[in-house]
Amino acid sequence: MTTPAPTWSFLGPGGTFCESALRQVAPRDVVLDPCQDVPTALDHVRDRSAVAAVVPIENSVEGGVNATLDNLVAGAPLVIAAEMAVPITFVLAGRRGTRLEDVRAISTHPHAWAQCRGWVHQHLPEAVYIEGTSTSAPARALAEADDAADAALDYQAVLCNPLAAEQYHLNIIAGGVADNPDAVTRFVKVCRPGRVGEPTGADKTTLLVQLPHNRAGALLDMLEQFSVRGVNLTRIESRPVGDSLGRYRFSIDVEGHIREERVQAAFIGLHRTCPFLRFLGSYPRLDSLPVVVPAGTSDKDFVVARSWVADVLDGRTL
Ligand SMILES: O=C(O)C(=O)Cc1ccccc1
Repeated sequence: MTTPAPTWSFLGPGGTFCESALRQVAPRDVVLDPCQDVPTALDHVRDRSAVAAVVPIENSVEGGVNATLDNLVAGAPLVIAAEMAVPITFVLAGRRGTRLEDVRAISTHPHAWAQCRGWVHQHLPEAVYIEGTSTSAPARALAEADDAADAALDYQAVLCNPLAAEQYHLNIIAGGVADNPDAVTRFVKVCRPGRVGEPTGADKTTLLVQLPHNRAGALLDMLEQFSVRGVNLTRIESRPVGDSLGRYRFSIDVEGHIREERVQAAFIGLHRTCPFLRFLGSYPRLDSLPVVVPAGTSDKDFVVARSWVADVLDGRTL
């Protein structure tokens, strides 16, 4: 009996940067499940119609992707199983015959707009922005608009992945569009939680934590849970809890794996002292750089220290 090909959801339609990220890690026979937004892609993993979702989480220009960070707090827990980086450059594309000077409005994903604003300001200072659900959704709509419907579309060009322009047979009006040519977006593969795998020595762990309300030093106390155990943070972002002003959760990436003692000790400390804690996965970091473990915080140091305590308890040590 052959096992059915796995279904992976992602921010669609075809031709998004999300799809480029998915292609880096998905099996060749993957069944694609393009979704209209990030919450839907994640819900398809929760309701088991997909085994994994690939969604953007962090952008080198715009920072965290709120649609992803906020969804991972709500609903049934999911965990990150892998991270991928996609270098992002855009093309300005339109229907055949559209020239730069014809463009009065441009549609794309808000993160794409944020990365091209400067270019548009310089080359099309009068052009207005129409928000799109992804970079390829407006590209597909533009391609599908027939001449009669064309008038109904309120934009003449899109900023999209060169792959989307090709897929939807759009003409490239300008290539290599980006305010920062080195911009990179980090995408993650998200799955339902299962038994946590083994560390590779070059891992990252993502978590969400909420601080005790209205307590002086609460942020410092939370950060100390990491610093005293030699756990390095690579990202920390605050997101409003939503129920009242002034309440925040922190979305954090740290170096290391939850199977490592010093990371576990930090989690135990957070669990003891914070009202909300969610583990969002330990996974190999994309640069494969081995984590530097400060002296006194290796697994061996913890084991030796624990056996010393056991000796004390048994009366073997003075
Ligand atoms: O819309 C896309 O193509 C996405 O994958 C989301 C996105 C948009 C802009 C920059 C990076 C990712």
